[in-house]
Amino acid sequence: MTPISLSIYDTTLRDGAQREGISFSVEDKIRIARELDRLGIPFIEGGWPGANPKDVQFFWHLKEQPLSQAEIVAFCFTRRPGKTAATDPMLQPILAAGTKWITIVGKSWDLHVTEGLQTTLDENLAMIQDTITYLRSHDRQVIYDAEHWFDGYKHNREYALATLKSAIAAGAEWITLCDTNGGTLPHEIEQIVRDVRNAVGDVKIGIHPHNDCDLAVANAIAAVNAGATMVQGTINGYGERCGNANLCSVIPNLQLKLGYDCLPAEQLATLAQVSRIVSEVANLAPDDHAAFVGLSAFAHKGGLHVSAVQRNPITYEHLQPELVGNGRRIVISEQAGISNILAKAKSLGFNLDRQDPTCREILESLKHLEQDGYQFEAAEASFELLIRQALGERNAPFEVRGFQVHYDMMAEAAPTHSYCGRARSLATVKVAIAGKEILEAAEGNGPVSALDAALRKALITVYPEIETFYLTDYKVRILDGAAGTSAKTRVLVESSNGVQRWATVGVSGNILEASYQAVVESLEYGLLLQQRAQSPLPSRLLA
Ligand SMILES: CC(=O)SCCNC(=O)CCNC(=O)[C@H](O)C(C)(C)COP(=O)(O)OP(=O)(O)OC[C@H]1O[C@@H](n2cnc3c(N)ncnc32)[C@H](O)[C@@H]1OP(=O)(O)O
Ligand SMILES: CC(=O)C(=O)O
Repeated sequence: MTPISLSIYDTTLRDGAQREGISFSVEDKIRIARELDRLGIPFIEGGWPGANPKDVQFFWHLKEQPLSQAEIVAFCFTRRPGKTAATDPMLQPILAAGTKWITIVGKSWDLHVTEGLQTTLDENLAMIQDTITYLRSHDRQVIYDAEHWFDGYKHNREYALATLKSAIAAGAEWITLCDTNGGTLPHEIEQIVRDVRNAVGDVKIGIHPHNDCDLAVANAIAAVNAGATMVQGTINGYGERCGNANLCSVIPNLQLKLGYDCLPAEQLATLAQVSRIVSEVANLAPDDHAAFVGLSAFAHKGGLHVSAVQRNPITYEHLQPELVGNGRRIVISEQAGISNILAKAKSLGFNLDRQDPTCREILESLKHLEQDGYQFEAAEASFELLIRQALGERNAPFEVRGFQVHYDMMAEAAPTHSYCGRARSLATVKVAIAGKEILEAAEGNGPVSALDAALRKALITVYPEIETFYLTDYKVRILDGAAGTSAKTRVLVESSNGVQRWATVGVSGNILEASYQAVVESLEYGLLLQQRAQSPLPSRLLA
């Protein structure tokens, strides 16, 4: 049987942009539109031309340089009460955007008509019909978004259906039922979509669920079960309030679990990448625990899980991660067993034998270090150095023979007569490279930056590649806050060389010492990556 095709409609650039904290530039919108186009999304709602200058520019740009396969859709509400569509200035930029498809949102709930629009129920029907008829007369294809459909239907079924019939009579090609307030439950969605299908006959139905009850994905699926063939949602579920239906979950559920056809399989295999790009462009931290596409979606931490997954992945995985562009990860922590160590070592290029006592030694030292406050889950570079140490494969490129840090804090008068601190730090380090000692000093805004600068200065003449290393994140966590200022501190440092990223960890009762450990390991690991790029295989070669 040929699978039923569903039309996926992405509204990341419109409803997604209504999420608090998101502000896309025109360039951001273009970048996301092109990613969605490559992903194979057939409808991309680009925004509301005329509502703001950015959206006008965005549509203008895409008119000049169109997408390769997706339809870009302009969004707008119905004409204002008491006007005609032809004379409502709001519709002119919509036509000027030059899209083949336009989505018009209109009122379904009588309360919104009388209280929100402050007009009559008949005038709202006329607004819907007139707006769509006008756009059709300009050769546009129309998707009608029935705002507050489910609430409207529950309050006044007859009127709600009359709004849909106006849209259909005017020539709307799709009727999208919106759960605008996100309060409807899946069994209600399913029932109401079936009712609508019976009431309006052979028109294509879409669903636009919001996530206020954390049910938007379930509601999208319920609507499809009842016959909807378009799903509107956003990448990562971004959207007004609690968001929209997350397409990164909707699509794999519909396609891989229920057998619908949403995207070509090769494009579905880029979904995780698109999710990460969109979060990057939105400047929001990716949700590592997101279903299907999150970094942890196929991460295995418990020793029992890892042991079983190594034997057969389906023991702890509901689907093959690669189908959605994700990958299996083995997490290293105190919850680990030998299987975690073997799997991790293998991914680093070391083929260890389960019976090798070194494996048990690595596991024991891991558990002791975690007991002391280290955490290797997010500091895989430090864990690799630990494995190398245990295997006698850690050839440290330098040795720190000592360091000192001076910290000066001077109060100075600010123009406002309040006082602000002016702090500078000076660090000196002594390192040895191949037996030769180097002494260097550097200043920094704080003690850690001074130490980092002094270390780099000492190493750079021998290892010029250090110039390309930079810190991308520096996180400090107090482990036993009750101990006050003597508390133990964990420092996590993330670094990059512009191509790769790595993370290292340090723990100490002294924040400077913890930072020192993490920074030194970070430099050592960066140099190791460089060396590996030149000669990729470790000396204990993979069999
Ligand atoms: C459910 C949804 O998410 S729909 C999309 C919502 N998205 C947005 O609102 C983001 C973009 N919006 C905007 O930039 C602005 O709100 C604009 C340009 C659309 C309108 O701005 P303004 O003219 O200043 O009006 P305002 O933002 O206060 O909106 C209320 C007006 O819209 C009217 N309105 C609301 N819904 C509709 C509708 N479906 N059809 C016609 N008019 C409507 C209201 O009656 C009110 O009109 P009035 O000012 O004549 O009383
Ligand atoms: C159209 C829309 O965004 C809504 O009703 O939620």
